[in-house]
Amino acid sequence: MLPLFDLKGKIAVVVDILRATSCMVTSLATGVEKVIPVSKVEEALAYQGRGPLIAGERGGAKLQGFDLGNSPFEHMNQVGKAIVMTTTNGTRAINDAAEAEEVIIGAFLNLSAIKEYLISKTEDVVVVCAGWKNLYSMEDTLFAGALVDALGSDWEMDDAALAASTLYRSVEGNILGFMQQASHVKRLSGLNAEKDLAFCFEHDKFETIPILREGGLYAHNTRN
Ligand SMILES: O=C(O)[C@H](CS(=O)(=O)O)OP(=O)(O)O
Repeated sequence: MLPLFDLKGKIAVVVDILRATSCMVTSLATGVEKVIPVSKVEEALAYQGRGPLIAGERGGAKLQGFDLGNSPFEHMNQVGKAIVMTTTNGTRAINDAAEAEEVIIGAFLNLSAIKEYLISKTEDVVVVCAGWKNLYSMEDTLFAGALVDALGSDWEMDDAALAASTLYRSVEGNILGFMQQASHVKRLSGLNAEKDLAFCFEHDKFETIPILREGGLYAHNTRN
């Protein structure tokens, strides 16, 4: 759907809760200097041996020869490093959104920081849910609903925003329990990702907002 939608002049909040954007928020909040999101494995491999760490997954598993996979714990405290990252859905969604006035990266981990940032702006906002292989994903929709809820009733919502907010409100007391039925959680089972799941649904652990500038994501801290 995104290719039909005009993002020019808008702020795109790209979200891939499991797990790409949760990794990016974590890495930039804990000392990484920049994250370069690339869509293809070959693009990431082109950086091998040139300084940055290369990170990513296909089918949820770390790629052969890569330094890091797609667990936020691997991306934590890589102080001063640059990370080139490719994932099935998240990094592609970021690059697909590049024509927006501004691209920022959302996760439950920085939800309130994203809210504060958007309140300080005048542009229309599009939450770009990375989904899974162009299909709907529950966790990204829940983030969209949580953000819509946090922004409050002064904002004009489209049907998707209204539906996301209604879903979020119906499960907000038991998101992890609800997510046990979701396809991404089933896909990740067997990959030792239980710890990642719990972490990716923690709210407001960080105040860092990754912002896309000239092909790289850099940390913007809301209190700076
Ligand atoms: O590693 C992840 O959680 C997923 C893997 S898959 O798309 O479910 O195979 O990648 P992401 O691009 O972070 O959604």
